[in-house]
Amino acid sequence: MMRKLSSGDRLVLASHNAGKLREITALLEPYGIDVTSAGVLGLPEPEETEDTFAGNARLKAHFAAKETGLIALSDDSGIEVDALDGAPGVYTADWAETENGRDFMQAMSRTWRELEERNAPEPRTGRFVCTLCLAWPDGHDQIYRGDASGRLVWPPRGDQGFGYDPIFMRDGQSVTFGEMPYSQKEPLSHRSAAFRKLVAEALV
Ligand SMILES: O=P(O)(O)OP(=O)(O)OP(=O)(O)OC[C@H]1O[C@@H](n2cnc3c(O)ncnc32)[C@H](O)[C@@H]1O
Ligand SMILES: [Mg+2]
Repeated sequence: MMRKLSSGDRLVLASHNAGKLREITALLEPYGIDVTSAGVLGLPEPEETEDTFAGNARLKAHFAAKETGLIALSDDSGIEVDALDGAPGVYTADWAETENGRDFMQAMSRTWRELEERNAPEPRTGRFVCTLCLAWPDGHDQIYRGDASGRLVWPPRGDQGFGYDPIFMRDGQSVTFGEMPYSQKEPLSHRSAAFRKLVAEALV
């Protein structure tokens, strides 16, 4: 049985990523949901121990729903590069980890270096993937997945967006997600593709 969110429901966003929070808040804006976040409520970040996007999305959403007693929405996402056999995939954030916190310039450089080492032919195709999990405090959940296919480019371009946006060019586009204002990225993104499915099933 699928459950629906209704206007006035209180929802906790189970993410500590400022870029995602900005994008998901904007997507939810028209629906009259009362949105708060894991950071605002002081929730710790659960360890992402699963090896699938859906597994980690479930883990993050259920953790926040149980801790708060609210409906929770999580986002587990990443970039899959074809010539790297889908890497970094679920490990996209891990590739950015350094002793001093996350460094996405380092993660993007590693990705490009590995493509060079393999002499991967152009275009260097791949996709952003987003899995949203909506979880209720009683343990029920619903999963929505979206993707956005494109190619990786070098050097990084643009200072908008977050994460890998400066090296990702969506199919049919001639600028990276990093060069687009959010209003231009939104209709093209993996996150909004997943969100459209959530809206169709759980919001209207
Ligand atoms: O787990 P939470 O707290 O939500 O935040 P996170 O940053 O750790 O998120 P993930 O575990 O899902 O890791 C996915 C990484 O993939 C990257 N990513 C996901 N969506 C992206 C987007 O729209 N643009 C650029 N990079 C993105 C981003 O850098 C994330 O850190
Ligand atoms: Mg994470």
